[in-house]
Amino acid sequence: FCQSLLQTVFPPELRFAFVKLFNKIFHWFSSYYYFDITEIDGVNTNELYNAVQLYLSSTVSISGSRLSLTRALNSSAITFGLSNNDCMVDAFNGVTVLWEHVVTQRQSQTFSWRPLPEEKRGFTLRIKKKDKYLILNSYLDFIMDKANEIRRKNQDRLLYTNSRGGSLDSRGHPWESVPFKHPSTFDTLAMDPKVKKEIMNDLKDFANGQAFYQKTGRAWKRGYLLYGPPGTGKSSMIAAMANFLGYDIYDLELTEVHTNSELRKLLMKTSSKSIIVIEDIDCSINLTNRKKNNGGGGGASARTYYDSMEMRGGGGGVSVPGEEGGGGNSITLSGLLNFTDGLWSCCGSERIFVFTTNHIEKLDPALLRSGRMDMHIFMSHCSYPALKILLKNYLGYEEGDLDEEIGKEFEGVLEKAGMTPADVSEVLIKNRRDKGNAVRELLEALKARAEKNNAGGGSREKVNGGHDLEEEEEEEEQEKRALESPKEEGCDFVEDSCKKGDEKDPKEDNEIIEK
Ligand SMILES: Nc1ncnc2c1ncn2[C@@H]1O[C@H](COP(=O)(O)OP(=O)(O)OP(=O)(O)O)[C@@H](O)[C@H]1O
Ligand SMILES: [Mg+2]
Repeated sequence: FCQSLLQTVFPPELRFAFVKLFNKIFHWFSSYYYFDITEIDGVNTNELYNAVQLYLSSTVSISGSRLSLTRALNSSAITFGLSNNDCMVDAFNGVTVLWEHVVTQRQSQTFSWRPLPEEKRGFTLRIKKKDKYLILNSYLDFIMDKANEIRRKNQDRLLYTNSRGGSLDSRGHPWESVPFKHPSTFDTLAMDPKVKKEIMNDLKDFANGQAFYQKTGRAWKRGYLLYGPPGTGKSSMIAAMANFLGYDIYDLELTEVHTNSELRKLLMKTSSKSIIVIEDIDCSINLTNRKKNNGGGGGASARTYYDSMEMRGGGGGVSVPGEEGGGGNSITLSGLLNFTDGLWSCCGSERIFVFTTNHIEKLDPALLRSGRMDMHIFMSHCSYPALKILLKNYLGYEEGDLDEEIGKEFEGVLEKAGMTPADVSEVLIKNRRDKGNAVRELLEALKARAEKNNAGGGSREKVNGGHDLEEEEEEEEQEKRALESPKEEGCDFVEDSCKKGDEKDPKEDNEIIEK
């Protein structure tokens, strides 16, 4: 109405001046401040607009009767927000504010590099003048935090990879991401329930431990080392951890990282509330050159670790030229340890490092020292408690459903068979339409495997603990080396200090060692 009145009463050249004056007078007498948060700021998307939208969607005191419902791409939840030109009241620290969602038609398409939407959308925040200094900054910070939290809850996890090597995307990010849809959870994970519970509690304590880490002066991070034979659920465990905590996963491909400083950059670009994973750490980089340095002697590894620190020039993180010749991979163990442990590892917070390996005995002791990897978790061959979980998940067997006799048979044969949960689930999937048959077939398969292990005596697989025979290890090692790009002789600091004699006792079941 005001606009049409203005149009009829004033000539166009006076109209603008009058509106300006009117606004000035209005604001002079008004007891409120108004803040406009537009959807698009110039040509950039305004992050605050999206945050406010999400934040308001979580607030229940909606005064308007019409809400707009949205479901973002890859999101698993529906959010609601203010409809066009609707208002709502919110309170923060005892101060009441009013939000209005303002939608107007864009007058004419001005020139821009990318097409702008037809509508101009924005939120207007109204705060009493006397309250402005009380809350404005803290309120906006609160909204940003809350929005991030909601986004994380609504959206499926993200899985990041650095498979592109050192190259950056258009926004300068070294990580590529895809929605992380792995369905593995702690419920579906077959392992000793006691150990499982312990890990879950540990994760929960970690996630809720901000005050504790602050109080004790520790960086808010935790390291887990998962070890065990292939197919025992190490990767599934990582997915379960991410799903349990709602964290994103950064799957770090060490072979794609060329220098320590590149590794540091990758770390700096990870967000908090994330799990940083290095799979098969024993097959990565320098550790594969270990065999060539056999003469070094057992006690040398610690020294060589510090040697490598010196080589780096006191924390510069620059790889030594010519170290690996030909511009190959020149990450050093110290670079990796700095990554998990050093000052840079706390450039974000609430982060979990997970390393996996099939051969813990091949790892450098520097990696295993206390305080580095807080928990060592052994993923074992399928035990009876683990089998019960698989039977429940795949066939719907509840506790007590399984015939007692058959249960005992399973218990007797499982240990000797040394089958992995992956092997067991394979048999169960194949026969999942016929429960009885599935159990029978599994029992037969287990018996056959146990017999084979018995008859073989020195067969390729040892039953307990999953340590393969040396030839197999050697073979595997060769294979892994072949997969790597051909390299010159590498850093000499990583020694085969874990001699065969030092091998850990093979354990029968999942085991946890807290450091
Ligand atoms: N403990 C387990 N509980 C449930 N499923 C399992 C378990 N272990 C293995 N599986 C099944 O076997 C498959 C392979 O497991 P997974 O990839 O987690 O093994 P892994 O230990 O990471 O093996 P690798 O050392 O070869 O990487 C998974 O798809 C999963 O369904
Ligand atoms: Mg794996």
